Amino acid sequence: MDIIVSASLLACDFSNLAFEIKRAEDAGVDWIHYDVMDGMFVRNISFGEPLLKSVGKSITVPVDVHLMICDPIRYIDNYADLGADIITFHYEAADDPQAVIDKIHSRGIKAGISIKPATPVSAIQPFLKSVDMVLVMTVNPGFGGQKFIPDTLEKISEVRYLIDQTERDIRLQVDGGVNLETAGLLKESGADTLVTGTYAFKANDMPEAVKLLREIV
Ligand SMILES: O=C(CO)[C@@H](O)[C@H](O)COP(=O)(O)O
Repeated sequence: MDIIVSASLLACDFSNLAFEIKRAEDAGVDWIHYDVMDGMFVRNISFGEPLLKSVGKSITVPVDVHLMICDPIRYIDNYADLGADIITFHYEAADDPQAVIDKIHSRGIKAGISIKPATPVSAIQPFLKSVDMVLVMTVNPGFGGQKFIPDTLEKISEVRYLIDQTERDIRLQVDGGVNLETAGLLKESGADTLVTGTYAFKANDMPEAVKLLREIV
């Protein structure tokens, strides 16, 4: 599978969002990663629907929505209406993960399921028959700019193995602390979709940073 680089807006300059989106797209990212945090599932509150409604118009690449919120099923229609191309929710936040996947698919959108670093891979195994992406968090969700947790590499390899067993087209996304030091290891462990926030947006030369990230994987 081709490598996808998804730029997390959490690390960009919020005072000039449309410009930041264009900057990321011009730098060659494949997707824009939109991190929704509710202050409940994670401690932080980021942004939600009104912001996507206004900046969504500026996004020309696929929109990769990452819901770090409780009871995600309540918000699927809203993000579908706002043009999300893929919606990822947390296994830990859903009473009935299969119902969330089905709801996302009912809107003609790709569905991702995510696990925190402490959640065993076995938890998501039953959903591999229907999801389009698995997101293994490589930091504890809630904040950008954290240090990558090396123990998650084993988890990524486990997910890779299970995905390969299904023979389905499922992307393996990783998110948190992705940079030139970690990207090679992540790819070796089986990741094919890299979310990058701090590394890309805070780089002096974003196109060069994205290029180097691709080269290393
Ligand atoms: O979902 C999250 C954090 O919860 C991420 O998307 C981070 O925002 C990635 O940021 P960096 O670690 O690349 O700064």
